[in-house]
Amino acid sequence: MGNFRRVPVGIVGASSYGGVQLVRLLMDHPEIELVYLGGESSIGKPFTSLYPHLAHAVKLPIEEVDPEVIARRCEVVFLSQANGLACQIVPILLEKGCKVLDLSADYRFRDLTTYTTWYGQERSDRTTAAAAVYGLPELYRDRISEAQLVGCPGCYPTASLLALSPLLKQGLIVPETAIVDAKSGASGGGREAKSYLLLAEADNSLAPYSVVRHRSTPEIEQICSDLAGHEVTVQFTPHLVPIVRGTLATVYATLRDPGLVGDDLTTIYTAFYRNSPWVKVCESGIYPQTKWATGSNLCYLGVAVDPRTGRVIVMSAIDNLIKGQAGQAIQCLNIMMGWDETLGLPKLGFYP
Ligand SMILES: NC(=O)C1=CN([C@@H]2O[C@H](COP(=O)(O)OP(=O)(O)OC[C@H]3O[C@@H](n4cnc5c(N)ncnc54)[C@H](OP(=O)(O)O)[C@@H]3O)[C@@H](O)[C@H]2O)C=CC1
Ligand SMILES: CC(=O)N[C@@H](CCC(=O)OP(=O)(O)O)C(=O)O
Repeated sequence: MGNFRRVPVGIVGASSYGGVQLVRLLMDHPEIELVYLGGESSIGKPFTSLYPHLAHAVKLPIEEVDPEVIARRCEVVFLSQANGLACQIVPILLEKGCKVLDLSADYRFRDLTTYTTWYGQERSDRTTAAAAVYGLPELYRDRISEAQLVGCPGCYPTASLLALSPLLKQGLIVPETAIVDAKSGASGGGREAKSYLLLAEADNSLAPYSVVRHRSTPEIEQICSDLAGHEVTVQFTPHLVPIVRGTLATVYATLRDPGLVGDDLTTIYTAFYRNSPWVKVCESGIYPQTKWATGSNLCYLGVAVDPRTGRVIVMSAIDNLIKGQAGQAIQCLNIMMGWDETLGLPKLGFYP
């Protein structure tokens, strides 16, 4: 008992929605101690000057981001910053022996040409990117367990890929027919000021955006191509809905075997996710809503088949800030450290 030591953990980008979500969840994690919070625009201020509701629980200030100093104090570092920043410090953190979980898009792509095409930034850290593991535990649990660097998925790819994986991995659909129609709450856009997220813009409306050019598209396609065994294109359209948290992806695809019915698919999904504690497959005829998942690390999946069209329809609901971001990163850390995958993560949503 006297030898028990918590693992020292730091968060870069602590001011972000991802950062505060990590703080909130890690405060209750039995194996870790939060020792460092880093940022850019609030250096020297108490973290709780940004989030006063946590003043009774978090005493750390926001500190400068110096990877040498962070590595001396932390064994594990979460990065939750705008895209294009992680790659400036990750090579140093890795060289100093830290385990790193990046919530941005910097380490999600094996092929940095794709990253540069969609994110517009040239990169020189090809070797580091090639060593990163994509942080979707339901598909890559074994690789994550041995990784030093995990590139955590975005919220749309998380919801979409959990819906599509059983179909692609078992060759049940024509991959090129996959369509993802997705909706997200405003917190998906982060805490930084953006005019499309103003109440007057987003309230009372349901708005498609980034049509045929959303950055989640190549991320979804990369993993779908892996699962299908050849290059796959996916039609992806996101929508902003006037809620704060939650992502719902509704996926459509043509079945290879038109004789399959909803019950068959539900059985297949239940078997596929039988060892995945954070994925809950609904009974046949039950379809998930975002509020079931909000506040938890769960992904709820509902599956149907339309015999008239021969299409399968899969509905996938997550909390974008938890299973779609901070919670999934902690799930990955649990796996990297050999801890129970569910440690420190919320098992039930806020509803009702
Ligand atoms: N929101 C979501 O649902 C999801 C977000 N993600 C990804 O996670 C990451 C964080 O997202 P989110 O929580 O929404 O972010 P926020 O918009 O809430 O916060 C952005 C963060 O980036 C930092 N930052 C911005 N510009 C700079 C800069 N020039 N130099 C240093 N730091 C900078 C800010 O630091 P400071 O305030 O100290 O200046 C802040 O901590 C992003 O990469 C996002 O794509 C992934 C999945 C879901
Ligand atoms: C409403 C809104 O703006 N949503 C964000 C969701 C992004 C996200 O969750 O993460 P990544 O960008 O890291 O993939 C968007 O569409 O960009």
